[in-house]
Amino acid sequence: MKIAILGVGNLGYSIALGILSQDQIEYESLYLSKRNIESLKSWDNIPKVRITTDNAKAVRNSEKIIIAVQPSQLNSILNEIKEDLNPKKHTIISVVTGRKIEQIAEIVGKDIPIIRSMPNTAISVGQSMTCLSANGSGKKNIECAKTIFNALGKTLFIEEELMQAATVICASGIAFWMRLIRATTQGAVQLGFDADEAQELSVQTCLGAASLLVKSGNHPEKEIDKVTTPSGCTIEGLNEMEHQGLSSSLIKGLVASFEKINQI
Ligand SMILES: NC(=O)C1=CN([C@@H]2O[C@H](COP(=O)(O)OP(=O)(O)OC[C@H]3O[C@@H](n4cnc5c(N)ncnc54)[C@H](OP(=O)(O)O)[C@@H]3O)[C@@H](O)[C@H]2O)C=CC1
Ligand SMILES: O=C(O)[C@@H]1CCC=N1
Repeated sequence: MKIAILGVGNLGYSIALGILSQDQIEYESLYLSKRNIESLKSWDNIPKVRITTDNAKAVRNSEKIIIAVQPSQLNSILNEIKEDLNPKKHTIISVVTGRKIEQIAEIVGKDIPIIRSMPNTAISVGQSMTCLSANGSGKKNIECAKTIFNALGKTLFIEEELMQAATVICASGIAFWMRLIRATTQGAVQLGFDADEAQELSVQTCLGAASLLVKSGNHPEKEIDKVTTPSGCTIEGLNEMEHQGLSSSLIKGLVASFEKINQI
């Protein structure tokens, strides 16, 4: 596979890190493109990696074109590369929030295979949850996207209408879970642990909770039932959190985030 990432910012960089640190994606070359390449200088000596400011050159030398720029930057980059795109050679994989496949096709043409994807920054450590959708010709090429993203976490193919919701749950979700981990860490410090210990306790417990669900397939409430001793401290804490609106505030936050995407 010849891969290009156009727009190596927070997410593009995470995708590149993920690709470079695994051995399941057999890439012949990895072009990394941004306007200011100073931050990528240290990657210049990595075998098969090419750093450039020339998006068209990256496209000409690649097959799978991952576009990871801000939504407001998308149209100009598509206009810059459209003459170099060939439907028999290229597949566009956009990670751009809130931009539909048909909006991309309007600029590059309907024949170009287009896959819209929504990974998260945990892709850098091979633990992304990535949702995928595609146009007609994109669906024929979907295996290439699955090869990339399955090597870097899990994938789910979804209807494009659900992509905004997937963005909130999976991509923004990393920030939401970080804040929950930070809050439990702060609680642990208040209860007597030093900051490093507090974070270790919080992170490992979070990982343990997620692993229980992954391994068992159980509903969270079933695992909660195993922890909440009658009249015990867990149910006391849990009920106080709910009295203070824990679930309600999380759901309201997700809905606010979802409503914002429609304005981007
Ligand atoms: N961050 C996240 O967790 C997630 C982000 N997304 C989506 O991914 C996209 C990127 O987000 P994020 O990485 O956070 O944004 P960043 O602003 O960090 O990255 C965008 C990058 O694009 C580069 N860029 C801008 N214009 C061009 C151009 N014409 N040619 C080449 N490179 C260009 C910029 O670098 P320079 O200025 O040097 O060119 C910048 O590094 C967005 O659409 C976002 O909504 C989706 C899921 C998760
Ligand atoms: O906050 C944002 O708009 C982008 C999309 C999901 C993660 N970051």
